[in-house]
Amino acid sequence: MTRGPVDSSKIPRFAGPATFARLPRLDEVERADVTVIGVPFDSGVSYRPGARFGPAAVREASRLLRPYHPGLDVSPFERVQVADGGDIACNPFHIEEAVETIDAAASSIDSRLVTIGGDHTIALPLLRAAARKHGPVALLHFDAHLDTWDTYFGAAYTHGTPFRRAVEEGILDTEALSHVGIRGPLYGKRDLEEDRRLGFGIVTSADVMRRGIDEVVDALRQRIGERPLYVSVDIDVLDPAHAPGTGTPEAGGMTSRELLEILRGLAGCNLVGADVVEVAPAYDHAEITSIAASHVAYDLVSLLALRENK
Ligand SMILES: N=C(N)NCCCC(=O)O
Ligand SMILES: [Zn+2]
Ligand SMILES: [Zn+2]
Repeated sequence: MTRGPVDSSKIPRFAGPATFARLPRLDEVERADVTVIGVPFDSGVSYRPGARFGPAAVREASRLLRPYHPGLDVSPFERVQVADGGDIACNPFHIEEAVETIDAAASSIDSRLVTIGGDHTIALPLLRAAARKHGPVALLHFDAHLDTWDTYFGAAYTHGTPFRRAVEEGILDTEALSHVGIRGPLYGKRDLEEDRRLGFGIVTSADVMRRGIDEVVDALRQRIGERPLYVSVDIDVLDPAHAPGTGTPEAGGMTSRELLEILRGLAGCNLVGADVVEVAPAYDHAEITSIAASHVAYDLVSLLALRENK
């Protein structure tokens, strides 16, 4: 028996504290198969700050989620125990220390993790923790940005650099690295050359439109195979029309429908962990961005639940 969310037909969904999807807290269950955890950290941003308030906004927006996922034909919270692990409290004045704290906290939780950010810096320690458990992981990275730049103002750990650091640290399986949704101006052509040299393949935002969901999913799945897979979703992969509440918005992005359909196409992959990052509620309107992020997190939880042998 799992302990599921608060029943919204008995207690109004707008009442009570906002855990993710109104699920029990991790300390209210004996153990969890999947833990949703927040990382309110945004000291690695290059433009608009505010993603430190992302976890709280996504939890608020998740009150309307319901327990059955028709697209994947799964009731994730019945199939496995899902719980909300609260927030990882990390030092906002010291990025390196925060990275260590996130790594240690993620490593200490004995379940699969779906992490709500926070800026994209946090993907590095989360990947370290995933690789410690599973070995070098395949990476599927949804983002407008490459995030394989080297340094900003001499700083190595920022939201524009996590995936270069991860390749350097040997925690990624360089045979299976993909960016999806890339678009917008770069510093130079070299950005793309260096990204390719690190091992990444790119499906641009325009490719998604031109090639269509099914062809993109087929290509991604071929690259991933049965490898342990980590999925990192920067909410700015969505067009600013679908996700205005983010720190470095770029025109010409994917729709939330396209993103959710590609995620559903991953059913059966060996997903070991995932994050949704870069939700900055101060720039949001009518919870557009945090609602999209809560649905993305729900799909990631559902994919993890499907994969558990139950
Ligand atoms: N990871 C995000 N969202 N953005 C990276 C942008 C880095 C830059 O300002 O060049
Ligand atoms: Zn981005
Ligand atoms: Zn990013």
